[in-house]
Amino acid sequence: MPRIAYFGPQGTFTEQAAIGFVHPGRDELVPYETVPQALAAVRRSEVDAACVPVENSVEGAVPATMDALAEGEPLVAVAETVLPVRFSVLVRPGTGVGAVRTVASHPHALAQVRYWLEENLPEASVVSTTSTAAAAVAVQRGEFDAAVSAPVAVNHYPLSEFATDVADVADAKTRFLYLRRPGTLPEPTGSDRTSMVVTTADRVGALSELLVELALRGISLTRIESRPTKGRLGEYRFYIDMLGHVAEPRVGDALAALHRHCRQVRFLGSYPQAEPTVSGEPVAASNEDFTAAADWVAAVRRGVGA
Ligand SMILES: O=C(O)C(=O)Cc1ccccc1
Repeated sequence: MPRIAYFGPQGTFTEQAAIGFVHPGRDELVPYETVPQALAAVRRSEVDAACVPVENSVEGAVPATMDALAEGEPLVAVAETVLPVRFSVLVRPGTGVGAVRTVASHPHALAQVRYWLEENLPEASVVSTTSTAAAAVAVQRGEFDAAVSAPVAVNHYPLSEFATDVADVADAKTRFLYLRRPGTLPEPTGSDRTSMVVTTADRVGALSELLVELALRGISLTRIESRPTKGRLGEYRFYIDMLGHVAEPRVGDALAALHRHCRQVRFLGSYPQAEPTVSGEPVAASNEDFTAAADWVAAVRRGVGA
């Protein structure tokens, strides 16, 4: 029976995402307390795949996922999914507003309900937990008074809904990856994404070389993000998502060029896009565009523009 790790415990958003990847009745879902633990379980073949969050439309990247994918034995994404994210605030039954002195959750969840907390629980202190569901477990144990959780968490833990449909940003979304040990790649579908992590050479223009290689081949970037290598101060890795599949000539050609230019390139997978990417804006290159841009720079130099 295939075993699928997810960032748990039961009742996380990631479990919801993982359910979408598994075959009911065939696959077994196995919770792990942290993202690195879920990925380590795939690396040591304790499970066949793992589902982890990778980025959020409000809070950005999930650093634990980025670091764990850049280091250790390589893993590759074979699928992604995007889920809308709204929260329930869960308490022990009978807890009134005045009794909520501590609110716990995953840092990404707390960041997405900051204004709601200021409005509704201004006196409560905020505490980070490993996941939204870990916060629910801690509330059940009496360690904190309220948990900012995924709506499904109320089905797993004996808690009450203090508030539902909580979100500072109404249509926030989180993207999750489904990762395996390297093996057969998913077939190209015509609407794919390729992910990689790249350490550029230490020379002037290294990042622009990388971007030019993609632009010259008409490849659209959907994400570029940097994280320190944890080595020298100022040394960064770039996490790059682009449209296309490594089986396509222009994408394969671009990856080969990056392999030549960059100090290190790690392929993180080519997989079908969960949602089609809205196509970009035209290049602003009319004479009016140049004049308006020059006027703006002149205003900045005079100290009256920004
Ligand atoms: O803690 C969870 O439930 C997760 O799956 C991570 C997360 C946290 C906040 C928004 C989306 C995913």
